Amino acid sequence: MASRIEDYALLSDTESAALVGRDGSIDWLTFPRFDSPSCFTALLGTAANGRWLIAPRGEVTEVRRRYRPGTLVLETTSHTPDGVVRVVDCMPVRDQTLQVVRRIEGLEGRVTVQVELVVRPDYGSIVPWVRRDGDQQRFVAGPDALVLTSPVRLEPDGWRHVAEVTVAEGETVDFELAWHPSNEPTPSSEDVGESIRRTTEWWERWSERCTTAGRWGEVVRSSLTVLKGLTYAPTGGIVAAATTSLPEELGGERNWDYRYCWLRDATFTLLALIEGGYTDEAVAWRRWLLRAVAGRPDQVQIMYGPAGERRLPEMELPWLSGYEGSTPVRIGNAAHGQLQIDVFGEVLDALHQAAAAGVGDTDGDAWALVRALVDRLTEVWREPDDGIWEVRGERRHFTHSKVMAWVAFDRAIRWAEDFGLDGPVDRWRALRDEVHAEVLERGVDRRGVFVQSYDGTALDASLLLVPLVGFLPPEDARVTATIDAIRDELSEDGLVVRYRQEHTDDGLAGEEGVFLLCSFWLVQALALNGRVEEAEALYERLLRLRNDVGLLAEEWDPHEGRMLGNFPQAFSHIGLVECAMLLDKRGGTARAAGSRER
Ligand SMILES: OC[C@H]1O[C@H](O[C@H]2O[C@H](CO)[C@@H](O)[C@H](O)[C@H]2O)[C@H](O)[C@@H](O)[C@@H]1O
Repeated sequence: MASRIEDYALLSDTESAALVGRDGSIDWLTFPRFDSPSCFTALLGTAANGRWLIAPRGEVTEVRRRYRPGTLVLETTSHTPDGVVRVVDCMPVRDQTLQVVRRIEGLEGRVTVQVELVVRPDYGSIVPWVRRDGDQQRFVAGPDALVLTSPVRLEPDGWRHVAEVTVAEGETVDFELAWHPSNEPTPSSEDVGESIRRTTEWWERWSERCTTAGRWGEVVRSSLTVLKGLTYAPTGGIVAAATTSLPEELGGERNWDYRYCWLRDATFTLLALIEGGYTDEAVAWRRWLLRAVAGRPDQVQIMYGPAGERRLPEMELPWLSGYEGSTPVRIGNAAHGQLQIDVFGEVLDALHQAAAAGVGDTDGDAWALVRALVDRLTEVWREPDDGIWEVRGERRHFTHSKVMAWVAFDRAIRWAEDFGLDGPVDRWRALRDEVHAEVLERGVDRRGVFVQSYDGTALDASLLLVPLVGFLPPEDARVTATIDAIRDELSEDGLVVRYRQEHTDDGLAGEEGVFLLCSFWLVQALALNGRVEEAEALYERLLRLRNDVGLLAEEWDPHEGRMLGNFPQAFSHIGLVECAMLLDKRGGTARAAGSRER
């Protein structure tokens, strides 16, 4: 059985990713990209679907983990009655070879360590051919070839390859697992110690560029490292999470593939990176965006593949039993064909903030994109849509979508004004006023609370964004009433759910946990609303939900006290970063609402 979600740590080479459990098992690995078919998939099935275990044999009395500071180089230290060993794991940031490297270091006594390797390409479905050649073992299946290089000889044992090795204090034992296209020659292996050293230095140099200080400087830096780990370096695209189908409800069907670039998630990530001083990543993402959405405005999608691919067909993998029995396991994501009007506002807001921060040109392609998006929005903003939560029920006039349509018109107007560009600004102003008036008339109920969809009564946590995007001043009575209603009626144990399933037809069975980003939005809304102490208390509580290496999944199960959903998820780490920056700036003083508040 897979570990609990919070027991995993992320490895990334900024092109693909792996999850390592506290038990020393890599249960998820995709090569050559985040969205490639995985070659270790025990996470979503059993050990027979592929994994790589390195752990002490027998009793382990204590396990401690940490990333080397500022890096995604993981150290897992296991204490046993016979002594202490440390396993250092990382994915070297690529120059030539795609690899996972693992080094066992003997720290005390003599510890016998077991190694179990099950390579199962194509999402745990294919048993590869295995060939031995000296200190290398080669696993080949279809397009994939993996080569294990190690002084330790693994022997076949049924469906797996196994070995035991005894490591004494001061000794090291190395393993390198490299991937290459099976039609190409095997790449030469590298010195594992050198790979770990170079990878550590690469991440340290990256982290040193962070300009964030403040009370929560360390946790912000750690979350920015995770966001960098979810960035697809060759194109600048940013994936929403490293995994597919980690369930929003244990045993349920709410299992989705997040290894793609949502414009929404990626724009939030971009803003967090800019705030952290990472303008290179912002420039790369902006270029990715311009390429991805290039073409006819009515063909703009809400999400793309890491290189800007448009076809992301959703399918189920019936041979996988799912994380703790949560089926179906899905790859691809049907949300790519949805209409989500909020995306226009998120993209235009992010582009405007990036431009204001000096990231990229303000005219040329960027201005052409702004105009094209506003033209398209002008055509569609009056239509019902699928909304920020990508519901699979009937389309509706989601209030949040209309608020974000207002944001889109507003930022386009500001763009023209701030950068002295010509455009149909008067028409955009009229549309901005029209949508504002309509939202206040149909998106607010008799209590003065913003509601999920026009003329309805259901609450929705996305409406915490009303003051954050500057739609109304943070001290407006309707904002205060909405914050209170969400805090009191849309929360479990003080943490916020997106909406109540019983009031929202999302087209799916079952329920889900609390959505961590929404709880971070509550922190921000409270702080803007002048309730800084309450905001800080909630923020500190959310920080305590991070796992031992600082990672957050999409959701939290307040009843079971465990993480739910894909992992680690950019949304949650973005929320963590944005809150720290806002709380640091606030310290109790209100700033006039304007561009996205932070
Ligand atoms: O709840 C149903 C939907 O769940 C996923 O969407 C969520 O994740 C996205 C990526 O982080 C995020 O952009 C969106 O706001 C979330 O609701 C899933 O990807 C959808 O296919 C599904 O309908």
